[in-house]
Amino acid sequence: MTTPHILELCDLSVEFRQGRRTPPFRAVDGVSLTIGQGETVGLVGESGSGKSTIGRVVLGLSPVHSGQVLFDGADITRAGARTRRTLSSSLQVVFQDPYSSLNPARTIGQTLAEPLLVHEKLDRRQTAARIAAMLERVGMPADTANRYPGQFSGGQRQRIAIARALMLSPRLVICDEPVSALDLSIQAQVMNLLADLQRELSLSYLFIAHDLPVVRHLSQRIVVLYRGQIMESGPAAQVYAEPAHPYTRMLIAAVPEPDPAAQRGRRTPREADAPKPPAPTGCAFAHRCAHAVAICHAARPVLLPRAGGPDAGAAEHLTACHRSAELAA
Ligand SMILES: Nc1ncnc2c1ncn2[C@@H]1O[C@H](COP(=O)(O)OP(=O)(O)OP(=O)(O)O)[C@@H](O)[C@H]1O
Repeated sequence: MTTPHILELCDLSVEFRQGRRTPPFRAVDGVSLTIGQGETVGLVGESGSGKSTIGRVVLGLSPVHSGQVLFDGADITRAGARTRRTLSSSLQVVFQDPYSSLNPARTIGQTLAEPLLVHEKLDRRQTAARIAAMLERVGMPADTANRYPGQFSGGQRQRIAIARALMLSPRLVICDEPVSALDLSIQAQVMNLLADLQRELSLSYLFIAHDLPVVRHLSQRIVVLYRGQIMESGPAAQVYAEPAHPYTRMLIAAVPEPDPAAQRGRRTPREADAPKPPAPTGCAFAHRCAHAVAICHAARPVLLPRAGGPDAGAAEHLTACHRSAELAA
């Protein structure tokens, strides 16, 4: 069965135990999102907002408390090891740290051959040809296969990690902060590579990042997460140009400036500096929000089409803010 969505998360919640006497910690709280074929969805939020946990749930690395995960229409919420093995050819990941994600004791050729050995019956010549073609595709020289990870820079290792993720022609790649550990100039090259590969191979990406501008150009849609809840979601250009939620505005304002003096002036409080968590009944962001009024502390806002602004009522631009109409005015 084919569906328009390669991935669908329905009211997903993830909880972690904190000991016998303390109630479990809800890291992901009622998240619903979809990714279409060939689409990139950018998932942004500060450290601890639950982005990686969502990625880990999709990969089967974190257990689900409630809700559903559908991959190409099939329920994989509690898929067993066998289904996961089969899924691994269509669902892959690129992690943040290209230093720890490649085995230093294996040549790049051995690392890239691994998924082929598990999933495809190829002879040595065919395997070598597939590896050479993939290395070329990610912009690495042909002799890369005979060398070890330690012989490459961070950016080159991330290209190799991308090659490994693509060896089996996946349909969805979870990109978990794939450029955050790289220098700014290298970040742009790796982002361009990911964009080129997406076009060539009709890949879908769930692109996880702290900074909204990092995901803005690559993503068709952006989902903004705070304390495990979606604060805003919508077309990337609209969310960036007309952010509806005070938290999204704060994220955009917090983007580092190249000029250190200007940056000092712009820096917003970090989550760690924020007052204690809000009452569970209210908006998760109310305790940090300059616009919060009584209702924000009393009732959790529902994710709805934004009520004001140039794209008011647009079904695809949603925000969970009691004051969205007033703030847009
Ligand atoms: N295995 C675990 N056990 C307990 N708590 C966890 C576990 N994994 C994640 N958490 C907690 O869940 C919350 C969300 O973590 P997560 O790593 O998903 O956030 P994130 O938005 O990806 O942050 P970062 O950008 O720093 O990776 C954090 O408070 C984290 O401490």
